[in-house]
Amino acid sequence: MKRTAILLFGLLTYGVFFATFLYLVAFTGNLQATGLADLIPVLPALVPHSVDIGGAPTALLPAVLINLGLVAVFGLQHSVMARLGFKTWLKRHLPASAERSVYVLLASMVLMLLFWQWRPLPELLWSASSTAAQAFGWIVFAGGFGLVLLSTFLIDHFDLFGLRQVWQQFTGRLPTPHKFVTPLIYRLVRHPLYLGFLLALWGGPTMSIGHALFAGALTVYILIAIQLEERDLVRELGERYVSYRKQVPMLVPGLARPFDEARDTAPTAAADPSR
Ligand SMILES: C[S@@+](CC[C@H](N)C(=O)[O-])C[C@H]1O[C@@H](n2cnc3c(N)ncnc32)[C@H](O)[C@@H]1O
Repeated sequence: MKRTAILLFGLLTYGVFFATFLYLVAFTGNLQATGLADLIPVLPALVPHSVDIGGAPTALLPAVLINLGLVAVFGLQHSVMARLGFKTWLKRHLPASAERSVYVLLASMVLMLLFWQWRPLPELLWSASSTAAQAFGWIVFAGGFGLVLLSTFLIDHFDLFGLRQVWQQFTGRLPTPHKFVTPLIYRLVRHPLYLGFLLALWGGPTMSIGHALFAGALTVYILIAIQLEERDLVRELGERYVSYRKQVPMLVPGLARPFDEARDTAPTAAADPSR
């Protein structure tokens, strides 16, 4: 009974995450106001609030403070709950197999709060005028979100969103640790998933004051999150991660020779035993 409940919780959480991710795409791109709404007529009803549309009209200063507060809550939830010490503490109070799902559920709820309470500041800072420039903006936006999704599959989509853990407990298998891997784009940059978010946040054909605030605050959060994540990875993987960090750029692919783990590091256990 308990095993089934944990599995159902993990599946439900994954569904909530996926819906929230799709909403984030629509929210960031104001998709309900684009030609996509002709293809999907329910889109405006499904996405009542986006970064520039639908939130409560608010004066500039309170709007900025509320919006920054919402991003700060998101950043705090992500950063505190992702730390090794917090995860270990949580596993003492909850079934260990549900720990990642709890993280994913809370992260989705914090994002929903942001979608709901976001105050649009729709005055435009820039807008692509030519069709080619608009298309370029959309390609960066869509490519960014595509890169986010691809990166989750490259490092282990089902582990990142808790499904692997709840499935293993349901089938009575011993939990296997999350593996550190460096496939494809992880040989060009260390943080392709975050790079994807940056492209999606700053892409698109227009940029309003509110959108720039959203993108700017999340950019700051991502840069902080990278520092915290790398500190944990160095602690967990030691020389293996230090060597990787020396040779692979953080976010901007460089001209350095591609990373070859077999050549560049001594073989070490590739595990995060806490996950
Ligand atoms: C939201 S993901 C972001 C991953 C990476 N920072 C990126 O931008 O592609 C965060 C989780 O991925 C893990 N992680 C980071 N790099 C990894 C890698 N190369 N292989 C496996 N897991 C990784 C971190 O330990 C953390 O639990």
